[in-house]
Amino acid sequence: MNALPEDAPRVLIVDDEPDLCELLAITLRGMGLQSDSTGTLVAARQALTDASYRLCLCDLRLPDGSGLELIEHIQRTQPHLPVAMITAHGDVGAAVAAMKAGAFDFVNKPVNVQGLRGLIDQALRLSRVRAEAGTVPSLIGESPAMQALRVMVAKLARSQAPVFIRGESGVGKERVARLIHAQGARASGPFVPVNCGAIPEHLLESELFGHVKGSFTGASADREGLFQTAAGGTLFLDEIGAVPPAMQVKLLRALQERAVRPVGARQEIPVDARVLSATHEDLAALVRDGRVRQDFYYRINVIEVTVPPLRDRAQDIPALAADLLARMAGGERLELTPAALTALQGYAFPGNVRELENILERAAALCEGPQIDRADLHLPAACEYPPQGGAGGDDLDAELDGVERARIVAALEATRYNRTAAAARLGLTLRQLRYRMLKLDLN
Ligand SMILES: Nc1ncnc2c1ncn2[C@@H]1O[C@H](COP(=O)(O)OP(=O)(O)OP(=O)(O)O)[C@@H](O)[C@H]1O
Repeated sequence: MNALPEDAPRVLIVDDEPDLCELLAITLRGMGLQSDSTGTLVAARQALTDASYRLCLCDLRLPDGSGLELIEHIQRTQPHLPVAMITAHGDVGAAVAAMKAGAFDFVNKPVNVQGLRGLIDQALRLSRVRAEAGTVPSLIGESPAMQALRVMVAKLARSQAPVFIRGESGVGKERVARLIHAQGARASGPFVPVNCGAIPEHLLESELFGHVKGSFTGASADREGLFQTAAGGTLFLDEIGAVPPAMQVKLLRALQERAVRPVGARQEIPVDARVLSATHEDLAALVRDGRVRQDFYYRINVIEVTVPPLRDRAQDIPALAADLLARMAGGERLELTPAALTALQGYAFPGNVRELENILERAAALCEGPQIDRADLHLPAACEYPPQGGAGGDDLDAELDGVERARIVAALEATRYNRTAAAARLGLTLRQLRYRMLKLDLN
């Protein structure tokens, strides 16, 4: 066998079964990668300080402890090093625990060489993709919640774990999913969004897994499913709560085995797609109601991300509006008057960013000239908290009172009038909130 170049990427194998280590080393070598094998946690920690690795493959059970400890150690000391956990076949709990601890992915034992190759490819691609990031659509907004979300997205992009994205309608869940895809190792593969609620129940299985010719009336040719379309990329299952329980069992199996069986086919075919899911519904409540199976919930919800409603981050509205207007104006300059902006910041946005987009689109079509004024917005009165006592923009005090009032009312509504919680949201003490409410005559 030819010697590998000295700068060939190096992989650390941590497993106490010599046969498995050898199989892994041979597979890696076949891919042009060097490897070192260690059998204990202590030896693995030492190896990590002695050499520089691009990937670590680690068994869950080691003679001197759990592989989860090594994942945590790597998270602390080398957060960019991907770790894949080797777990016993069918041990869902171990795979989930590993990914929650920060593992990039997991490998089922006995190790399937083809699957292992796919995983190694993904891990090595990660560092390359990160260098090319920048052209990716971003998440606009500088509120603390958006800043935290961006950090979370970057972290999740480094992993292959299933992520569940929750948030009201139109908050940007799909945009978050696209970003996780675009910043990760699968960026050059497809991103396939599927609205599970829009596909009739009896067609869902064939849409997702494909079918073979003649498997049901109308199946006139073999057809691949969306899992296969998403191969090498990401499958985004939106409105996951709409998947019927019988189908949840099949999806669960597909996630665990990384294989699907097309309708009417005898055999499963391996698929390599990362699955992200979302819903605007309360998934935990759906589990309580029996609409979502506990085991399915547990598997897709390995990591949960929440996108907060727009009314809780009114400070993002100016930047979002500017970005949306720039996108829709097509070169023309369009801007909001201060009064229009104040009105938007006081509006409750039940339809979130999508509603902001619609409001601005309509206003852009209706306004005359380059400025959108408050009247052009046609905000539904029920959700608006207009500035009191001033003709928007002329009187600074009145305008500022209007902004303050709108923020306080929105925080109170969002917390069901719990003043302590509303004060916390606004970064005020309860006393400060009471004082301001009194001043604004909000009791
Ligand atoms: N932070 C953001 N920055 C820029 N644009 C955003 C942001 N959040 C959402 N958008 C835009 O708002 C619109 C709605 O977002 P998206 O479709 O991601 O929402 P969603 O939560 O998936 O909606 P639904 O619940 O209806 O599926 C899209 O056009 C998206 O690009």
